[in-house]
Amino acid sequence: MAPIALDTPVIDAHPVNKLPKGITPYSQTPETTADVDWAELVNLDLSKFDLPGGKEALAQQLKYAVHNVGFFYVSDFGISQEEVDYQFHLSQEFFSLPLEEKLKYAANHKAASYNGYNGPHVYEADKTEHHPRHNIEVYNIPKFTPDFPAKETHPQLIQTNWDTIESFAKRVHTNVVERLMKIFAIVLELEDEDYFAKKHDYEKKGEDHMRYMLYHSRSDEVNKEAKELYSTGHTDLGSITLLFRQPVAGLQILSKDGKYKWVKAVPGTITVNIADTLSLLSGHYFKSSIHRVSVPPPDQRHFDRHGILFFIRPNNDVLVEVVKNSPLLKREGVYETLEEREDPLDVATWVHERQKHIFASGYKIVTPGEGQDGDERSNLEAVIAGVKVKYWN
Ligand SMILES: O=C(O)CCC(=O)C(=O)O
Ligand SMILES: [Fe+2]
Repeated sequence: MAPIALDTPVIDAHPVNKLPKGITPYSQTPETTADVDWAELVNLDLSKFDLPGGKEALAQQLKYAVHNVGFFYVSDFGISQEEVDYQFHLSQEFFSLPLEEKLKYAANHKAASYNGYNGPHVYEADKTEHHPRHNIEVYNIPKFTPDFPAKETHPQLIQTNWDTIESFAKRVHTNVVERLMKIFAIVLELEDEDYFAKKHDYEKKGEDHMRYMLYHSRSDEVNKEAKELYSTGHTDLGSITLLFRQPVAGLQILSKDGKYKWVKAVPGTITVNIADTLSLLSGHYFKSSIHRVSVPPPDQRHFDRHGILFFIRPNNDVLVEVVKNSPLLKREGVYETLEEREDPLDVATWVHERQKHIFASGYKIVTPGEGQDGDERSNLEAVIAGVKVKYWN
């Protein structure tokens, strides 16, 4: 057993409310006191979902945000803060492993795979330019299904805590992803409330992943050189992204007036954003929001910034095609604006091609271009598998 795992206790599967005593608790950083422009986002209380009329009320509440904003919060999703903090603890432990140990689990970028460890040295080994502004480390864990490499292929720390991570990831799927998928179908007034949920069947093969993510604090000099950004403006490629957050501010959303607003990490919530594939399935009615990560405000920029993220995608065999027979999309005239694709595109191909493009243009994407905040990076526009993709400052 690797030394790091010795002080990381094994905990039971389904550990609701019985996490082990004596673990180093994950300590939250203090909130920023900086006067930043926060975005106002709706919060869906998911405990209302099963009440009579509950999911319909939630759909009503979400209607404006899915079309106009693309970001919202969910709360009361049946996973305790203690469990979330334990995931932050594991993330912290993982990134403190020696670099040689982490590199043993490096993602296979050549196969356009993003599962496993990603960090500056992985890109360097990949012969992509390495630069001190690159301060992000990531460990991506795919779905806990037989389609993906078994527990034994992960570092000892992850193996030791496998059941807990699996239980956490699966409950995020059942309690949050499945409910949101039903709410999206209700928003579109679909006859089949399970239309999107069926396309996100946990047991079927799909490229969803859970991510431990760490942004290392950087020097003022490097921050300046990177135009005060940790990542540039982009949309995510999947269906939705779920972000369990700590209070180190950084995430920003491009609002309609062309200015970025900060997205607060509200205690007890998950921040959710809609991504490209769900937008495509809705004929662009659902907004894939443009967002980026800024260097934190002055009182927080010396902290490392951790996140636990879930990148949700439809199953690999799902076709990237617009949902038919939505009364809402009909009323809104969405069907009239659509251009028919000649060849069908499945999610597996779309995700693979898009991921390949991201690896191939890596440093161009993360390096701010000329122009104002929120300007389109026209030199980075691409058509991937017949779909237009863009990046922003
Ligand atoms: O770290 C964050 O707050 C957002 C990360 C993000 O946008 C991404 O990884 O796609
Ligand atoms: Fe993102």
